[in-house]
Parts: sequence; C-alpha cells; structure tokens
Amino acid sequence: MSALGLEHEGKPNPLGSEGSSAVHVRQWQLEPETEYRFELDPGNSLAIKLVDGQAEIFGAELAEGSIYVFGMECKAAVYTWQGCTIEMTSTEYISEETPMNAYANVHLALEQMRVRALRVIHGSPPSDDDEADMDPNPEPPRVLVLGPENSGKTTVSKILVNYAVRMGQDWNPIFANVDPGEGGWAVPGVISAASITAPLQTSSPAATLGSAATSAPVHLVSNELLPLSYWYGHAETRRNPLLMDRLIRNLGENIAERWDADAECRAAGLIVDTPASFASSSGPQGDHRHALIKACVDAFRINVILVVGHEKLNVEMQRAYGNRISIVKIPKSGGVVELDSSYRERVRKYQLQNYMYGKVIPPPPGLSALPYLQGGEQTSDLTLNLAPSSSVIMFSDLVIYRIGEETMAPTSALPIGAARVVSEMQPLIVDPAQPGSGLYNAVLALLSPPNPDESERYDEEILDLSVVGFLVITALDIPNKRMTVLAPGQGSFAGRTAIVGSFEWQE
Ligand SMILES: Nc1ncnc2c1ncn2[C@@H]1O[C@H](COP(=O)(O)OP(=O)(O)OP(=O)(O)O)[C@@H](O)[C@H]1O
Repeated sequence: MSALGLEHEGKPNPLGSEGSSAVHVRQWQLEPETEYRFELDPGNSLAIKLVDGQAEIFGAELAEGSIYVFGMECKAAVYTWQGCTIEMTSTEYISEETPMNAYANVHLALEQMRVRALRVIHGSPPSDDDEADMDPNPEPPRVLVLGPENSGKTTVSKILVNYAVRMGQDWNPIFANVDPGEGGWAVPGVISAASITAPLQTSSPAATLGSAATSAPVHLVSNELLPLSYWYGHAETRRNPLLMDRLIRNLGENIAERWDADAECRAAGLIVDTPASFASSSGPQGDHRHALIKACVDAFRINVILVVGHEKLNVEMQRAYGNRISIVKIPKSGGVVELDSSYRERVRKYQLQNYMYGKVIPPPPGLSALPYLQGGEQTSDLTLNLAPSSSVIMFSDLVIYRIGEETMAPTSALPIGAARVVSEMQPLIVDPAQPGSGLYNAVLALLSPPNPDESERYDEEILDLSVVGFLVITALDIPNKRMTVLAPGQGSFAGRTAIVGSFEWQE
C-alpha cells in the first residue's frame, strides 16, 4: 500500500514510482524553501498527501497524513519552509525560486505592528529594546495590496492573513476583497469583508477564499466566517466607479464599527485585496482608479500599501501617499499563472454553481473509497451541502432594482425634446413584465431589510444595504405575472428587495 493509502489488486504500489493503471502515485522530497506548483486542466483533479515534514498552501498548513483534493482548474503551490515529503497523483514542477522570504519579512513587520498595538490596548509597558515601541499610539497594520493583473495579489493577501491567524495569538484580522470580478466567499459581483480566525484554504477557484457560513452547512470548520457583502453587480470596476466608491466606503464604515466594539480585532489589522484595474494606468481605467485607491485608503484607514512587482505603480504610490503611508514593493512569484478572460468566465460559473449547490470535487481515479479533504473540510460533510430550492413567486413578491444608467429608456421612448438624465447611482425599479427586462437567467442580490424607522429612510438607501443572499431567475411567466427563482435554502421572498447587475447564470 502506498503512503496515499492506495492499494492495487492486492499488490503494493511502490513509493516513488507509478502505480497501477488506475492511479499514478508519486512521492516527492521537497527541499527547504521550495514549492511544488500545479495547474489543473478542466475536469482533472489532484490528490496530495503530506507524508512527513511541514508544508503549506498559500499560508494554510497541511495536516500530516490527510489527503487533500484539488479541482476545477485549481492552480496553486505546496510550499515548505523546513522540507517535506509529499505524495501525489500526478506531478507538475518544483521551484526553488520563490518570493516567500520577502513575504515572510512583510509578515514579521506586520506582526510587530499588531503586537505593539495590542500592548497599548492592554496597557502593557513597551519593551526596552524596541525603539518603535516608544510610539505612544502604535497603529495595527491596515494593508492595501495593489498590483497588475496576474501578479498574485490574492495569493499574497491570503498568505499574510493565514500567517497572522497561525501565530497562536488568537488574531482575527479582517480580510476585505474589493475585487468584484472575483467571487471571494460568495458570488462574483460583490465586495466583502470577514474577520478570519482559521487559515483560508485553497482547493478550487470556485472558493478562492475558502467556504463561508452563508453558503455552507453549519458544521464546517471555516464556518465562523460571516462575510459582510455589498452588491456591485459587475465584474469591471470602470462600469460604475461611483457605485464602487460608495460601496467601499460602506464596507469601511462597517469595519470601523466592528473595530470600535472589538479592540482586539482592531489590533489584528486588515488586509485588502484589490482588482487589477487599480494598478493599470493605461486606457479608460486611469481616470477612476486613483479615486478608488483613495476610497480604500480613506475607508480602511490604510497605513501600509504593498505593491506586487510593479515599479511604476510603486513610484506613483510613493508620490501620492509616501509621506503618510509605508509603501513596500514586493516581488511577484514566478508561480503565478496568467489567467485569461475565458478562464475567468469559467471560474465565475464555478463560483455560482458552488454557491447554489456546493461542489464536491471527484477525487482522482482510485481514491474514491478513501476519506479526503477538500478546502480543509471532510468531503462527507460537503456532500450535505446546499440543496437549492426552486420556487415560483409572484412578480409583486419581490421588488427588483437596477442601479444607474443602463436602465434608461431609449431616447426614442421619451417625449420629443426631453432629455433623460439618470445618475449612475439612481436605483430604478425593473418591471419583470416588460419584455427585455434582462431578468431571465440574471443573478440578483437579495438585500437586508431597510431601516424599520420610516423617518430614517432616504432615496438611495438600497445602495447602502448589505447582501443576505443571491438568487437566479430561471423562468418568467409574463401572462400570469410569475417567475421561478433558484436560491440556496428555503425562504420567503415576499416584501423583499433585490438588485440585478450584469451577471447571468445557467446550469
Ligand atoms: N506560487 C504559485 N504557484 C502556483 N500557482 C500560483 C502561485 N501563486 C499564485 N498562483 C495561482 O495563480 C493564479 C493567479 O494568482 P492570484 O489570483 O493571486 O493573482 P491576482 O493578481 O490576485 O489576480 P487578478 O489578476 O485576478 O487580480 C491563481 O490561480 C493562483 O492560485
């Protein structure tokens, strides 16, 4: 039997050599400070087991002896500080050149900031040997991670947050994802934040940041994650920068409230992962990206900007913020994979599929009988995942809005001479009975209830309401004024409000 636990026709499967025709098992020794990189093709899965030593995936440690399964075109790396032996069902390549030392140094600097901030909160005396400790108001790290497309921003953010939670200090840093093109914990189109208490696992791009409570059964390890999300509704930040700006500020206000109530969470700091559009100065992005970077700097009270492998952006940030914020340039990993737009499209589909149904990755052939972990969870738990319910509701049950100009009636529909100006921020009601409403197969975000106190209501209130879930309209019956909606779990939609964006999903 191999260390992966595989047996073939009663014959031993020698370690380090190919197994039977059913499964290829290889064992690899990883030298200290090297990483094993893999990229999966569609439909393929990979199993990895840590035989001995220490290993981690983007900062989340592997438990010795457990089998981890990866799929859905996952691209990742198993890194080892001390060296290890791993066993896997296929091989890619091992790299000795990684930027992990640079990332670890950043982590140590952030950790010192946390420790100093906590010391003040606890009223402990500063340590004599630490000059920076003399600062009477040390601030915890609030980090904005910037970089161009495929520079590894999400990966660096994950590594830093995972290292923080692994320090044994009970840190619960906040991870904020302001890239609406990436699903984060839910579906693409949101920006969100969560306080992290256990390492974020990597197993498939359908759940880049691990599972969240909103889309998972109650007993999952990572279930404490209760992300706060706002619905932007599009993948591209340039589509409605004003709305992005407002949502970023909403997220920031919520986090500040949390920090006011929880000083230890405040001391653990924050890491903000950003979209690549914040870094690209060419094209139509240029105009709004500075405004959005500034929105993040203000909203999250950023005091460290990490620029991943981009000299020009580094200089730009030094000029704009160097007098009050530490700007640190860090190298890009050679392992980061260039993701093209069709891959990103597929990943968005996986994410929606994952949100609705959960997804158990089929293990490589020959492994199906063994218990294995997917994203740190037992797959036997994951199979209990969501059973979405399809329900038929009246048009009048759900009030649906779309934000901004794209809902403008064509000019030909307006009285002669009339010019309609609709602000980018204006919520406009969408009538499902109108042909061309754009609701068929559309993804909608269901909003939290508005303020119960009518006197506190205001016109654009729905822009400031957080998201409680998502649904997809799968059929519209205009003559009978009914529609079919698919959503995870049961629940009534009567009297609820939802916003539609530009995402569609079809099974
Ligand atoms: N060292 C590595 N080895 C193998 N794959 C890696 C490595 N680092 C990152 N990746 C993979 O490369 C891909 C791109 O990385 P990541 O998402 O971190 O980049 P990004 O800059 O955040 O992307 P975006 O352009 O979407 O903003 C991901 O699939 C990630 O898992």
